[in-house]
Amino acid sequence: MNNKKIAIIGVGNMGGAIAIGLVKSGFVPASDISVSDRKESTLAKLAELGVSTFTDNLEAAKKAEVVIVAVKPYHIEGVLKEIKGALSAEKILISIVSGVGMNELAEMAGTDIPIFRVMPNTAIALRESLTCISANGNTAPHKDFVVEMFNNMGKTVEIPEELMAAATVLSSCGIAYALRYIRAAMQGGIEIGFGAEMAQFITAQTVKGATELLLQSGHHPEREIDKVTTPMGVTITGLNEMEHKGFSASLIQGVLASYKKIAPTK
Ligand SMILES: NC(=O)C1=CN([C@@H]2O[C@H](COP(=O)(O)OP(=O)(O)OC[C@H]3O[C@@H](n4cnc5c(N)ncnc54)[C@H](O)[C@@H]3O)[C@@H](O)[C@H]2O)C=CC1
Ligand SMILES: O=C(O)[C@@H]1CCC=N1
Repeated sequence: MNNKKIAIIGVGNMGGAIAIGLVKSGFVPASDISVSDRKESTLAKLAELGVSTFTDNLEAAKKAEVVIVAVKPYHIEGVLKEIKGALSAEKILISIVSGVGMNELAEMAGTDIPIFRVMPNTAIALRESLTCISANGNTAPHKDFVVEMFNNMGKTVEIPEELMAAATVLSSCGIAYALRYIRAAMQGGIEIGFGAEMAQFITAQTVKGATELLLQSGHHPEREIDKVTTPMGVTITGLNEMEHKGFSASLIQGVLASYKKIAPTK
């Protein structure tokens, strides 16, 4: 176990998922985690994990050597102003806020503060996140710690900050895109005879199997698809119909539309 104390400021969907993932991982004891939020009802749910809860962000940040900010982009400026007094060159600031760059964060928090931008997805609650990490110039002594912390909650990839917007789309939004595929396949499954619950189980486990085929082999998806598509068979008929209706094109365009929304304008 590590001996650094961790604070999470803003524990909604993402901050809450990190708190749950951290506690499950045992990376730090729950008693070394402080969480703050302006909503008491949100804090009450997380208190059941054994973490300390605060409505005062500064108090929570003061308790920790590692401060994770997980508020909406339009709240980050106010929150950093509040907790600035608890930050220092010896502490670590981690922002999971999408679309707020390292320079802006340094301007708000202080240029001497070690800052990491980290982009997880909601599967972090189950310790199955894909988390992208980038760091500013002050972070060298802390990098191993931060990478290890997020490796305890899934897999990590270190990326240059320029790729953070793309990482947000592919990993963080990606969870929602994948779930939408599952929902659509389920709806088809119901039309051909399954109840919703069975259709969901069959589809979700099938997607899990598909991802494992790629993760364990490193194969390109088409190599695994070739093993399924019997000549003149059922699969290729369905796949070609999906493509006629724009399946791949709509996914690519969706990824690009999300990216356009978040990418810094050049
Ligand atoms: N939801 C997701 O899948 C992902 C979200 N993110 C980023 O994480 C951040 C948070 O997103 P969500 O968790 O989805 O939003 P959310 O709205 O679920 O959570 C934000 C939390 O911050 C609290 N809050 C607002 N103002 C506050 C303040 N002044 N002090 C303390 N707490 C305050 C809210 O009560 C809420 O519980 C955003 O910047 C988002 O871009 C990043 C990756 C994935
Ligand atoms: O949809 C959003 O803007 C945020 C960023 C990534 C996931 N949720």
